[in-house]
Amino acid sequence: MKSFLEISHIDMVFETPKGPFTALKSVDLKINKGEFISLIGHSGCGKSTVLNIVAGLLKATMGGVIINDKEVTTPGPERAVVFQNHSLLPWLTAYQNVELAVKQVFHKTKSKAEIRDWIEHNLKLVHMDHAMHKRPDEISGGMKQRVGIARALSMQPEVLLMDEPFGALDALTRAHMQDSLMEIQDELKNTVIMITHDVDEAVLLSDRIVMMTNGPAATIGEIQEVNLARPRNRVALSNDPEYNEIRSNVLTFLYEKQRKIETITGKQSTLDETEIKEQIA
Ligand SMILES: Nc1ncnc2c1ncn2[C@@H]1O[C@H](COP(=O)(O)OP(=O)(O)OP(=O)(O)O)[C@@H](O)[C@H]1O
Repeated sequence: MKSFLEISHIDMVFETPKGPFTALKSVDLKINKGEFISLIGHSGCGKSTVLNIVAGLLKATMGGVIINDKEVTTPGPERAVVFQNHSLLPWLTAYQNVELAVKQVFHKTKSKAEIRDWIEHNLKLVHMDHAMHKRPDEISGGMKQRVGIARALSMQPEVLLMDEPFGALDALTRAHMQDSLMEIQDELKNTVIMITHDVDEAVLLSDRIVMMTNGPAATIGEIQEVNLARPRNRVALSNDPEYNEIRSNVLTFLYEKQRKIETITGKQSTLDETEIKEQIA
């Protein structure tokens, strides 16, 4: 069967003052429509580079990306990107930030009333309808990130690309956002590629976890299927043997097979080897 999104034989070589640097080598991945894929790997392995190539923000040195039989050559509204730090315009309200995106995509096909309803619908999806007339400096980090997601979803993208979307949030807000994202995904069935450094987040949200080897010349090391039933509940899953086995497989890949004693937050590890082994066990 033909896949919806195909990352095909991608190599990425950056020209640097010290000479060419091969960041990615032979990255191949086929993604089905509606699939939720997490990309995980140690800091600097090339996750953002892969995402930026799919977004059309970077051009691969070799190979390419095909979505719905069309090669990606430039960015486009059918591939919305959500970054770690919200990129809202500070002088516009939440509503107006979403409006900009909606008008860009739907100015020819939706009436003024339809545009208003659509903006409100998307802000409601992320539970931000109560604060839609506030500006970014009047709302919390989690709320800003919600608006960023609403803005991305409002473009009705075929593919949602997320680069550590919850990385800057505290643990509780992050858990709320993950639950919201699962609800939204259940309703909209978007195809999602999300970069994360958080193994639990990857297992909770994904259909497949794509694990990358360390660079240079990083590639896909292993792919872990996550066939846990949906809707998923984080509390129930913590005692689920299948959940724990998947989690352990990913940790083993990161800390034993791709050995590099750093936390997956990119900082020097605060765990010693015994603690890492305990996490894996
Ligand atoms: N424009 C560039 N020029 C030169 N080297 C680059 C460029 N962009 C990325 N790199 C290098 O390519 C490698 C992959 O970078 P990338 O940002 O994709 O990694 P990452 O896995 O997303 O990292 P992190 O998890 O820390 O965000 C790194 O070694 C990085 O230094």
